[in-house]
Amino acid sequence: MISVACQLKSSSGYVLSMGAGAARRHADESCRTSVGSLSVIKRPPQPTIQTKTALFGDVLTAKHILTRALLSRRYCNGVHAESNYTAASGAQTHSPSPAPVSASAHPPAPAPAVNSLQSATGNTPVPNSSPTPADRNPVTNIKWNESQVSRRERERVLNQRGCIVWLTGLSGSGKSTVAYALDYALASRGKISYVLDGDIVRDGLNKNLGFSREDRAENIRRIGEVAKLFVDAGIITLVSLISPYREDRDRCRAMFPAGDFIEVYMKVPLSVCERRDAKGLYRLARSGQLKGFTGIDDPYECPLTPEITMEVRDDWGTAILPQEMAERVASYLEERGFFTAEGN
Ligand SMILES: Nc1ncnc2c1ncn2[C@@H]1O[C@H](COP(=O)(O)OS(=O)(=O)O)[C@@H](OP(=O)(O)O)[C@H]1O
Ligand SMILES: Nc1ncnc2c1ncn2[C@@H]1O[C@H](COP(=O)(O)OP(=O)(O)O)[C@@H](O)[C@H]1O
Repeated sequence: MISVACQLKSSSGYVLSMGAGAARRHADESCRTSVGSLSVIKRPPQPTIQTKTALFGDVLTAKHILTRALLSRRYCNGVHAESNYTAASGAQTHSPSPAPVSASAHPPAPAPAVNSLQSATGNTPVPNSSPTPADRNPVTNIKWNESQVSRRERERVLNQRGCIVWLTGLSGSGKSTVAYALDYALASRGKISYVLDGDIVRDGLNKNLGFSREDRAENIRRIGEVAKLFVDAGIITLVSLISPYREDRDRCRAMFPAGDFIEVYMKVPLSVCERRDAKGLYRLARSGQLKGFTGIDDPYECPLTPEITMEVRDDWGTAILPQEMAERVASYLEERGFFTAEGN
């Protein structure tokens, strides 16, 4: 694999000293070689994956490669002097014969606060929303490393805007069904989403949590934090959780810019959910074998001003299918510009 930093080490300003055309050709070659090593490109035809591959190909233009080269060069004075920045993986790899590194080498200088990819592309720089090194937590001494790829850059790659669709409602109200129908509807439009479902997350990340007030709050807090990372990655993140307490939901809402948190209230009467009883839990709760079940002997606080309210029947009394509910949310997202990188 050709490494951009290798080319730079041969003489300072090597790439810059080339004519623009030569530099572009040179970078294009690096790009092609590096991108060609990505296994995803070799996959058999899959419409969505192919679209994404093409997008990645577009994004890794010569300008971007050059920008990365410049950033790598910046680091050549410190501990990264012997590191090669591989354009395709973005990973740091060590060269076979590393240059001597000072024992007191410090981490590389912080990346510029304004995303350099955007500067290089001539677009208006957008501040990277990631915390800067100044955000070191004085208590835990944990410090964030700052990505050189901002949320905006990722959104350009995906041609969409990240956001969170938060489905809340009683057990059996259709949260998971609608979330997965929406996931499918979005994929059909070439948009990347991901479902964070209560049952699934509780089977892994949150398997140590039960259904006490505190555990539900912690469940929601963690999923909110995970969702925040997904949104930062540009993904349309679909959360399906009972999330029965307004305070917990609103705390998550407050973690996102206005407009990026879309609360969908599954306004399905308890009687309907209980009649569905897809998991048999209402029956257990009614018989007293399951304690603290939401809607039976545990509270559910409905949203006061949700962005979207889903009811089981429309104004004419016709039952609404989950796919129709999903389409309604998809239309909402499209109208608000989440299906393009630039938005409305
Ligand atoms: N006591 C009690 N109350 C409510 N729900 C219970 C309970 N015990 C188990 N389950 C099952 O757990 C699923 C809800 O998990 P959530 O993570 O969405 O709950 S919460 O948001 O933390 O309240 C929920 O899934 P859904 O039916 O999909 O909502 C139930 O299957
Ligand atoms: N719009 C709908 N109309 C009729 N039945 C539905 C609808 N949405 C979901 N269901 C059914 O209701 C049951 C519970 O749905 P589910 O998505 O598991 O709810 P939740 O995730 O809120 O617990 C399932 O059997 C599902 O097929």
